[in-house]
Amino acid sequence: MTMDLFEHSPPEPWAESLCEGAVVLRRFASVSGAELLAGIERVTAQAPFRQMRTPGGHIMSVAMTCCGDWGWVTDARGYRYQHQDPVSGDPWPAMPEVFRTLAVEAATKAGYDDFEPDSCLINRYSPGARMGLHQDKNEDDFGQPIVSVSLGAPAIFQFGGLRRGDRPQRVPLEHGDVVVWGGPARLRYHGVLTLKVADHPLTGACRYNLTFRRAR
Ligand SMILES: O=C(O)CCC(=O)C(=O)O
Ligand SMILES: [Fe+2]
Repeated sequence: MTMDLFEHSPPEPWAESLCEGAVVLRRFASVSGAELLAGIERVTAQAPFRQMRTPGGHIMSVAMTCCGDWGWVTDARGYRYQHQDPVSGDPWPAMPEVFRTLAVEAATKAGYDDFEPDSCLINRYSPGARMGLHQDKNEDDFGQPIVSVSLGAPAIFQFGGLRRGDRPQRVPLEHGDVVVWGGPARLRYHGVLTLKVADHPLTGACRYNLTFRRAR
């Protein structure tokens, strides 16, 4: 009986420090994974995934959409946050309550007590998609952390330093893992290596990532 219980209950989350200010909360979102994926379905019914263009003219391999008061967009004019989805002209869908709760709880667990996200970028990686090393720096207040939730297929997250040239750590991320970085780590470079083919019971070959920010 006891063994059976262990095999079927989700693992207790555990924390792994990446550096001062940054931590991986392993499996922190496992329990709410299915609900978060249902939230993604609701958001994308209103604001479908799209592949955006960088100011340099490249089409991003990651498909994106947003919810909350502010959505992150990129096009020929540059990177920015805006109230409206440029595809529909409508405001971005509201942030599902399950998203907000999870993000605030993760931030608190990581030592950031006053996180109030007003933006959630939703990334969808298909096999072959990747995200190059970058800083999240379009936000007004770097005193607020970033909370980044992984769902579905596994990926290798790169967590670098404050300079582009600093060699990044390779951090394997699985369904339910949450990375939080803020304080002295807030402007660290990070990215995601090319997604391998996988077959996750909830998402098939795809990986979803929810990145919560305080934009304004
Ligand atoms: O997919 C990830 O884990 C990271 C996403 C990210 O860095 C971003 O959206 O800015
Ligand atoms: Fe980022």
